[in-house]
Amino acid sequence: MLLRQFTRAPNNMNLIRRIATNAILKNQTVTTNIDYNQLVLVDVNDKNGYATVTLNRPPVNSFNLELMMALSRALDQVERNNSRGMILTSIIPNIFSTGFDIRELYQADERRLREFWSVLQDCWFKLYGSTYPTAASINGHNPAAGCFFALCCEYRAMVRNSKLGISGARLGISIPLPMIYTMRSVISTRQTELALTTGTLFTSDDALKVGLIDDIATDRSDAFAKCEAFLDRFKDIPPVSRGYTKRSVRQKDMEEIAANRQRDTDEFVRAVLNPEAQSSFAAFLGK
Ligand SMILES: CCCCCC/C=C\CC(=O)SCCNC(=O)CCNC(=O)[C@H](O)C(C)(C)COP(=O)(O)OP(=O)(O)OC[C@H]1O[C@@H](n2cnc3c(N)ncnc32)[C@H](O)[C@@H]1OP(=O)(O)O
Repeated sequence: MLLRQFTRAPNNMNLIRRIATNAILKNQTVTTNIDYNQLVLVDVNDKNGYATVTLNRPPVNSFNLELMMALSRALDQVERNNSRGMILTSIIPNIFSTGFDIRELYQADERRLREFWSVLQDCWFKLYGSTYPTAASINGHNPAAGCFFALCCEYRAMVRNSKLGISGARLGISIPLPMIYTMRSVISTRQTELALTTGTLFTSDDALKVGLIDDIATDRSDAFAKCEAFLDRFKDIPPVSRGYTKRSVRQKDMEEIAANRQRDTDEFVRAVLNPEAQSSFAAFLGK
């Protein structure tokens, strides 16, 4: 299972590369844009080879099954394209993501819920386990699941006056293992436990202090520029050995989840259908 996540498509001269190559031949610089139902946009900067993956589900980029699937497909696209790096961001001014769409969780259909979590696991394997360098340009508030995806990246720049954290505890939600492992890969076990059991939403200053983010940006373009500067640090590093090392650092977490996917899904379904969590969802939705 794990191996399949890391296997590249045999013929990866896909559309983006063909367009980019044609443009290089014509001595042009282009940014190609492939959209998947418009929910996630993938742009490739032909100059530096970095892909930008942009969440595009206004008003707040809440993750429903469709957005999760679009993200999964976008990550496939980045992998097939052999991108030199990837920046994850959002199209919405001042909001990176609100996290899960509560409407996806409230009185949820169990089959759809299982699929939702399975696609989230896929996204995690693809992003956390990616060999190319990754950065999150956090252009605004980022509570909950959006924070999780940003933490899967190797670097985070966040605009000032935003909040970030995994706040599930506030909704009576126990936090699943992929989220725990991911946060623990960024900050200490002690700080992870404290952050997750209190559902802390960190200000940009506090997030920087604890190490959840790497830089504070003045605005979205500054955050993006900081991400590009981070990716530039690998310009002269041979990508194969770099990717192998990154994967080795993260391998244990991924093996653990790969071996327990079913149990992880069962736990998620149990957590969502728990009456305490359902009451929080109902209250959130004003039911
Ligand atoms: C069950 C097991 C799971 C374990 C994993 C635990 C970890 C993560 C789970 C989650 O991701 S749960 C989601 C938790 N998210 C939040 O609690 C964030 C709540 N939202 C906000 O704080 C704010 O909306 C915002 C993101 C700071 C944006 O604020 P702003 O003032 O700009 O916009 P709003 O007016 O609040 O929202 C606009 C519009 O969107 C609706 N909405 C916001 N968030 C959600 C959501 N998560 N799901 C569904 N809908 C959402 C909000 O109600 C507004 O709707 P209208 O009133 O305009 O109809």
